[in-house]
Amino acid sequence: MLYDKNCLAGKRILITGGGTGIGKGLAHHMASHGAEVVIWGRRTQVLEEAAKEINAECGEKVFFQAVDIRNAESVEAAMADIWEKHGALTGVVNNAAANFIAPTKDLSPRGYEAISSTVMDGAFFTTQAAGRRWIEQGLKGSVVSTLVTWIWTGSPYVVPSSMAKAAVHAMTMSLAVEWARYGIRLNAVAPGPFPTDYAWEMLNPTEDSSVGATQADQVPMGRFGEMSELGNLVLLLLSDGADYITGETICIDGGHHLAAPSTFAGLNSMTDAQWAQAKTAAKAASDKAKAQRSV
Ligand SMILES: CCCCCCC/C=C/C(=O)SCCNC(=O)CCNC(=O)[C@H](O)C(C)(C)COP(=O)(O)OP(=O)(O)OC[C@H]1O[C@@H](n2cnc3c(N)ncnc32)[C@H](O)[C@@H]1OP(=O)(O)O
Ligand SMILES: NC(=O)C1=CN([C@@H]2O[C@H](COP(=O)(O)OP(=O)(O)OC[C@H]3O[C@@H](n4cnc5c(N)ncnc54)[C@H](OP(=O)(O)O)[C@@H]3O)[C@@H](O)[C@H]2O)C=CC1
Repeated sequence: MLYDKNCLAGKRILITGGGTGIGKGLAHHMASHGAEVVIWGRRTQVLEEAAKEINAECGEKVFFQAVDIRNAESVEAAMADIWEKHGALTGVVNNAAANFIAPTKDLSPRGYEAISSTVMDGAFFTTQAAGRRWIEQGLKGSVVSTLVTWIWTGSPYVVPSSMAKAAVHAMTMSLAVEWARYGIRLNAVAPGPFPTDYAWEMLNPTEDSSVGATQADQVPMGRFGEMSELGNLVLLLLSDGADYITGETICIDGGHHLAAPSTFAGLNSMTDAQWAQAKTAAKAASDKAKAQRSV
């Protein structure tokens, strides 16, 4: 374990979408470092099983509520319930999301809405409901949103997700300034591929849909990210150790999004012998040109 196992003692953290995938991994990571964790999602059974599994290892640290974050009233009621039953949160992780690959020209308004409202409205309602309470009660707070590198690059075929994540990026920078004087920090992480069941069913459902976004061999580090690596980054941002960090989005992708086809990243696979060949060929061309120089 990189961090002290009690470094989050006294912290109470809400993780939306905490019943599956990355959210569940984060819930486990925070609970195993001493935090109390509340997880949200729409499926009671999934949440219950996740909480049970983590609690079996960490003690009674994880609680759950079935909440649809697209509904502002439900978010407000669930937040009030947390404050009443557990006490004030110290942190929020906006992690819940919806997504699927689709040609944009074929997306229906409801398809667009299902994705954009979950990502953008859900993060806003959750952040506002916690932030309002922190401000009223003079409490510090830390918000971390799970974005994606498409906030910088965009991505075809997942346009509503790219748009909505970019909006949450804007929220992060905007509220970092508006709420700094209350001691409320907003940061975000932008992971590369961390394969999870539901996301891969949505983003890589067939053999033909297996492209660079979901392939480990397209990551310069040659592998997917590990949950503990993402957990350590989110833990830092939620902890008092990051008290002067706000408005930042930190990429954690092994160099994936920088290795774009417009760069020479593909040369990573060239052998020394192939490099020697390339040098000989390029040098021959430049020597020929050199021989023709008159100045
Ligand atoms: C660079 C790194 C690589 C990896 C980056 C990964 C970045 C981000 C990843 C993610 O965010 S993955 C998250 C994946 N998890 C989820 O999506 C979980 C939640 N998902 C859901 O709830 C559903 O899957 C849902 C379909 C997204 C939404 O469900 P909801 O019940 O709200 O809506 P529906 O009524 O089912 O559908 C609404 C609307 O959408 C149309 N639709 C649904 N699926 C598709 C599809 N695959 N393709 C096209 N259209 C779809 C559906 O037909 C409805 O439209 P209408 O027919 O009524 O017009
Ligand atoms: N996996 C990856 O490689 C990457 C993921 N990300 C981001 O990480 C986050 C987690 O993704 P991942 O774990 O892979 O995917 P999952 O599908 O496992 O997680 C999404 C979670 O969101 C919950 N959710 C969806 N809609 C709602 C809603 N309306 N109200 C409440 N909860 C909801 C789902 O639960 P339920 O359906 O029960 O509501 C589910 O638990 C997402 O924000 C994703 O964009 C970013 C980059 C890469």
